[in-house]
Amino acid sequence: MAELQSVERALEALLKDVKAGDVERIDCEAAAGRVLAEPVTARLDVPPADNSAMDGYALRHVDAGQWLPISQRIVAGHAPESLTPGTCVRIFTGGEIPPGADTVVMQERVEARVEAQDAQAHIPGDITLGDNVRRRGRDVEAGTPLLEAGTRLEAAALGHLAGQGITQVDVYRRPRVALLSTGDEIVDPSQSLAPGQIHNSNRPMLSRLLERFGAELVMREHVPDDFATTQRLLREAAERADIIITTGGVSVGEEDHVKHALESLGQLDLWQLAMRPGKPLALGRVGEARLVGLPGNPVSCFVGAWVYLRPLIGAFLACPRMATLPRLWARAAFTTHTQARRHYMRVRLEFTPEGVVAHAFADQNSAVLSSCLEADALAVVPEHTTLNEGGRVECLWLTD
Ligand SMILES: Nc1nc2c(c(=O)[nH]1)N[C@H]1C(S)=C(S)[C@@H](COP(=O)(O)OP(=O)(O)OC[C@H]3O[C@@H](n4cnc5c(N)ncnc54)[C@H](O)[C@@H]3O)O[C@H]1N2
Ligand code: MOO
Repeated sequence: MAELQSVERALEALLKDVKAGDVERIDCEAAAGRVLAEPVTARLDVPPADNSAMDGYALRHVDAGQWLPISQRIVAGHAPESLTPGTCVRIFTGGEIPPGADTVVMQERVEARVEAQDAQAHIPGDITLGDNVRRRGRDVEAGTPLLEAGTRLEAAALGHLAGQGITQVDVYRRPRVALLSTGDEIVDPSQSLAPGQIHNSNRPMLSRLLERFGAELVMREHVPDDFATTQRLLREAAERADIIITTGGVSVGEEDHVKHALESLGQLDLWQLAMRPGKPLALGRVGEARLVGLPGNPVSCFVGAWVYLRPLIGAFLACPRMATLPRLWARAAFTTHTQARRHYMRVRLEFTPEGVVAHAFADQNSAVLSSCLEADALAVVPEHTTLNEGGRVECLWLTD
C-alpha cells in the first residue's frame, strides 16, 4: 500500500507557486465578498467634523453650572455658526458642533425654559470637558491606511469605503473553477433514479461552498466512467479554469479514471492522504490549472472543500485570512480513537460558561451527509490518538 501523505505536505504541494489572479476594477456595489488587490488609504476624515453624540445642548465647558441663553438651533445636515461665548446651543445627534463649543450635555440633564424671545437652559455643573462630542477623524483620519490589500470586502469594509465616498475598488479576479462530477451512477436531481443510480448531491454542495469561498464556477460537467471522456473533459477544463475539481473516481477501483487521466495529461503531485475522510484525495496539475480530485463520498467532498479548496481559492485571491480556518479548543463530548489517519469529525459547538463543548454527530461515516448538516466545526483528532470524553480537541471553525 502506498504510504499516506500528511495533510500539511498536501497543502504545501497544492499551494506551491499559486499566484493571485489579474486585477479588475469594479463598482463597490458589486464588490461584496471580493478581495482587495490594492490597499486603500483614507482620503476623508470620518466624521468630517466634530459632531454631537446626543440630543442636547452644546456649550463651552467653562460656562457650565448656570442658566445660559440658547443662541442657536443645530440639526444634522446644516452648518452651524460660531458659538457666542456665555450661551449654549440646542443641538441634535449628528449635528455639527459650532466653533467655540467643546462639550455637549444630553437633554435629560438640562432644564429648559423656552419663551418667545428668551430661551434659556440650565446646564449642570458636574459635566466633563469634551462629553458627548464625537471628534472629527475619530473613526478614520484622512491619509491613514483604511483597508489592506487582501481584505475580503464584507459588511464593515463596504461601509468604510462608502464612508470615504469611494465607489470603485481594485479586486482580484475570482479564480475560475471547473467542477467535474464523475461516475456512471450519478444523475441530476431533476431525474428520477433507475436501479443503481444516485443523485448528484456533491455538485450543489460544492457549488455553494465555492461561492462562499469566492470562486467563479465556469464549467460543470458530468463525466461517465470512461477514460477517454475523462481525459477530454480534463483537457477542456484545464483550458477554461484555474482550478479543476473532480468528485469520485480517485480510489483504486477499475472504474476510477481520474488519477490515470491526470497522469496522462499533467502531473499527479500527491495521492493517498493520512486523513479521514478523504484518503484517496488526489492533487495535481493539468497545464496551468490545479486539480483537486475529491473522493466521491459526500462527506469527503465537504471536508476536502474546507481543508483544501478554501486555502487554494484564498491563495488565488492573496487573502491571508483564508489560508487557515480559525482554530479553537473544545472539550469533546465523545470518545474516539484514530490509527494512521487524522480524523476530521463534524461537530456542533456548544458555548457554555465552562468553555466550549464539541458534540459529534453519531455516524461519522464519509457517506453520511447528515453529519455535516449542523456542523459548526471540524474536530481534528490527530493520527494514533485516543480521545476520551472530556478531553481537549482542536476544532476548525467552518467560517468563510
Ligand atoms: N479497495 C478499496 N476501496 C476503497 C478504498 C480503498 O482504499 N481501497 N477507499 C475508500 C474510500 S476511503 C473512499 S473515500 C472511496 C472514494 O472513492 P472514489 O473517490 O473513487 O469515489 P467513487 O467510488 O466514485 O464514489 C464513492 C461514493 O460516493 C458516491 N458519489 C460519487 N459521486 C457522487 C456525487 N456527485 N454525489 C453523491 N454521491 C456521489 C458514489 O456513488 C460512491 O458511493 O473509495 C473507497 N473504496
Ligand atoms: O477516506 Mo474516504 O473519504 O472515507 O471515507
